[in-house]
Amino acid sequence: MTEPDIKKGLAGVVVDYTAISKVNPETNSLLYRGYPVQELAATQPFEAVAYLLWNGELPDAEQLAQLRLTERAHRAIPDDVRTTIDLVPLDAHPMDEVRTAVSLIGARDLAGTGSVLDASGSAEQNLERSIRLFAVLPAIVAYGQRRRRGLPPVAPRDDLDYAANFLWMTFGEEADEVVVDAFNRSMILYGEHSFNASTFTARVITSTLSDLYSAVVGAIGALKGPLHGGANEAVLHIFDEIGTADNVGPWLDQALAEKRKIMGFGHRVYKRGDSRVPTMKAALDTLVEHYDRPDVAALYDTLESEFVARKGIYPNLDYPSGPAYNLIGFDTETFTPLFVAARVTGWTAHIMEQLASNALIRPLSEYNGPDERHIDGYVADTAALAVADRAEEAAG
Ligand SMILES: CC(=O)SCCNC(=O)CCNC(=O)[C@H](O)C(C)(C)COP(=O)(O)OP(=O)(O)OC[C@H]1O[C@@H](n2cnc3c(N)ncnc32)[C@H](O)[C@@H]1OP(=O)(O)O
Ligand SMILES: O=C([O-])CC(=O)C(=O)O
Repeated sequence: MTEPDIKKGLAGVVVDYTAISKVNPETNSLLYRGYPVQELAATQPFEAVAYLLWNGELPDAEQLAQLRLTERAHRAIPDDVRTTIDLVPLDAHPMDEVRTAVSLIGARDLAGTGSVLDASGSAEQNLERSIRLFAVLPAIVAYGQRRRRGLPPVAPRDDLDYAANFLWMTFGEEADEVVVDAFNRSMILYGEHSFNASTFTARVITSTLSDLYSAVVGAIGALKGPLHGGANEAVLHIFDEIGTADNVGPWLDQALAEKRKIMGFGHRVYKRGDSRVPTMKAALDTLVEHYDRPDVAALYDTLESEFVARKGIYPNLDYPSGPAYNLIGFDTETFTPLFVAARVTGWTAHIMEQLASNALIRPLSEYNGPDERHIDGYVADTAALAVADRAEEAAG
């Protein structure tokens, strides 16, 4: 018997086409609908990039104004969603809170829409649902951080763009331009990354013709893990453990001796560095300067250079974004929910792409459990045996 060629973790397996983004490990580049992500981060508001991911083209002035109008109209958390968030224990992880909120939003939105046969919705409905989720997620994330700090919610501001309003709702004060700019860039860089684990999860769920909200809830669950989105939070835990740049050497010796994974390093696709890191590192540098925190830069640089020198494994996007979000003032547990707020654009673009050319995603497995065996005293069901015999006959 020939051994099946199993690709553990689907490593290296190409499972479908996508026109949404191109990750190129050869050139360390990332394109969203053809545009290099660095160019988008340097020139666009996140709303325009969301439009690009969903529609395939950047918006003109009128299209952007229209999207902003809709986004602003759906920024506030509905009262029953806020009440439900309040039921989530304060010491639960905020990813559980965000997942619960999206689940309720989905149930409300789909209530009365009919049987499961209608679940997947039309392209138009799914675009509207995507925009509404994109619009409300910042308020959910901001409210989560504030409620854990014992602070009242802050209402959204119609006169602020997405990034500035997100920071306003979180901190209750207008952020400086340099902070808004760094945050906007991080959202763009986190927006989309082809068939990563959470996006693939969303596509698997969508492929059964389930609904967009179920797919996003599943994707949130996949993103929470520390091997994926949870790593941005994990980077800060590592920074806290190490303390200062002087401790990096001994800390790393011990961590590697214990065979620990160093969070924020390594990537399934990029093996010579993540295309997004230089842009996010530049944004982190502006924050280091703005907040006058050279100690953060020293720790960052020392851990990076020591780990690369020892293992030849490079940082991924979570490495610079973790300390950047920390400097802005987000609590460590809020980092992965920020990733959700950004990646909902990519997830929903993929959900719509999957539906437009769907095939149920159902791979095969090779059984390696016990050989066939039987329950003592079981008397075979003759009807079932007859079916099995017929199947054997038909198979020749
Ligand atoms: C936005 C994102 O989601 S980016 C990813 C965020 N995740 C992280 O930062 C978590 C830390 N990184 C990792 O765990 C891995 O690099 C992954 C999961 C991201 C990619 O993993 P894979 O492609 O499956 O590679 P794999 O885990 O097999 O690593 C290959 C080798 O490099 C080692 N390695 C990879 N990353 C790390 C790391 N961060 N620290 C220590 N060793 C590492 C592995 O131990 C393995 O060594 P071995 O061959 O001696 O067993
Ligand atoms: O592509 C991946 O596997 C993980 C990643 O970097 C992302 O989702 O942004």
